[in-house]
Amino acid sequence: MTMLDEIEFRNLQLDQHGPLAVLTVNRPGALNALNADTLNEISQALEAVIENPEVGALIITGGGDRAFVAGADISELAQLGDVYAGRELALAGQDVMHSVSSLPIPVIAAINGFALGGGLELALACDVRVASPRAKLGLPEVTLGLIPGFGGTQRLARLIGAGRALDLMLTARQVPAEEALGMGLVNYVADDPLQKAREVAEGMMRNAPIALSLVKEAVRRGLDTTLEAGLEVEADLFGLTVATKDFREGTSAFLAKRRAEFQGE
Ligand SMILES: C/C=C/C(=O)SCCNC(=O)CCNC(=O)[C@H](O)C(C)(C)COP(=O)(O)OP(=O)(O)OC[C@H]1O[C@@H](n2cnc3c(N)ncnc32)[C@H](O)[C@@H]1OP(=O)(O)O
Repeated sequence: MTMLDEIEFRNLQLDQHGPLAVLTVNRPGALNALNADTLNEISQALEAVIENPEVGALIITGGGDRAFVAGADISELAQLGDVYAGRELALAGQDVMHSVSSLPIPVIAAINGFALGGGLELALACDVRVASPRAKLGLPEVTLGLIPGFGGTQRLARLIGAGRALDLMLTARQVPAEEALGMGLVNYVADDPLQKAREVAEGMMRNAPIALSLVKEAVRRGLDTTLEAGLEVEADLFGLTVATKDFREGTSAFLAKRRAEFQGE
């Protein structure tokens, strides 16, 4: 099995610290903007993470000290020539964000600065967001004559409600971290967002891995359907957890007043 640190990327760094993987989008000269190469590399990195059974959580962050990701690369966007090229670019970006959101392990965004446009869309595809106090978040695409295209119109409205999402998208304003916390756009504000993300990931990884992945699946599938159908999904996935060894271990450990040791089986 390849250690994640051994894979070479041009615009990313992928590190592994035991069960924790950290993906750093690393184009600080362009505030980590997502060009086509970087999107492709993120897909490759996610595949490597999925194929490594030792990895129990992923953190995504930005290189340098100014930005998480300042959006899709505007110099590449400016080259888009026709309707079809625009649609293809949006679909390609959406595909990457979908791969992030459907990873079977917890994914945490450590937002160390600007998270704008495609950068906020990347953070929205993560399960939990930790922001530095100086982070600025927004979807400013309308200032460029565009609309968000990597999932922002859909995921932002689902996360914070259509009214707040429309305010952010129509004004294009950059929301400071504390305000983002108040509207549920981020979960935590911390001076060292990477360190806080590590602590959150480590806490999550103490829980049963299959249950973590099924919680994600239940929420994701439930958001796309009616309450009735979502409850059915929940009952089915709850049923699956009862067939796991981790369920036996978790309940036995509770009753024996000891700490559970989950194997992910
Ligand atoms: C489907 C998805 C669509 C999208 O995501 S559309 C893009 C949405 N994002 C944006 O509109 C944000 C664009 N960036 C900015 O507005 C500004 O940057 C900031 C407010 C984030 C920071 O401003 P300041 O402190 O003055 O820095 P600076 O000189 O503008 O940026 C440093 C270097 O980074 C490059 N850069 C920043 N964002 C992008 C980007 N999104 N695409 C390509 N390059 C970017 C700049 O050009 C510059 O580079 P150089 O030093 O060579 O002049």
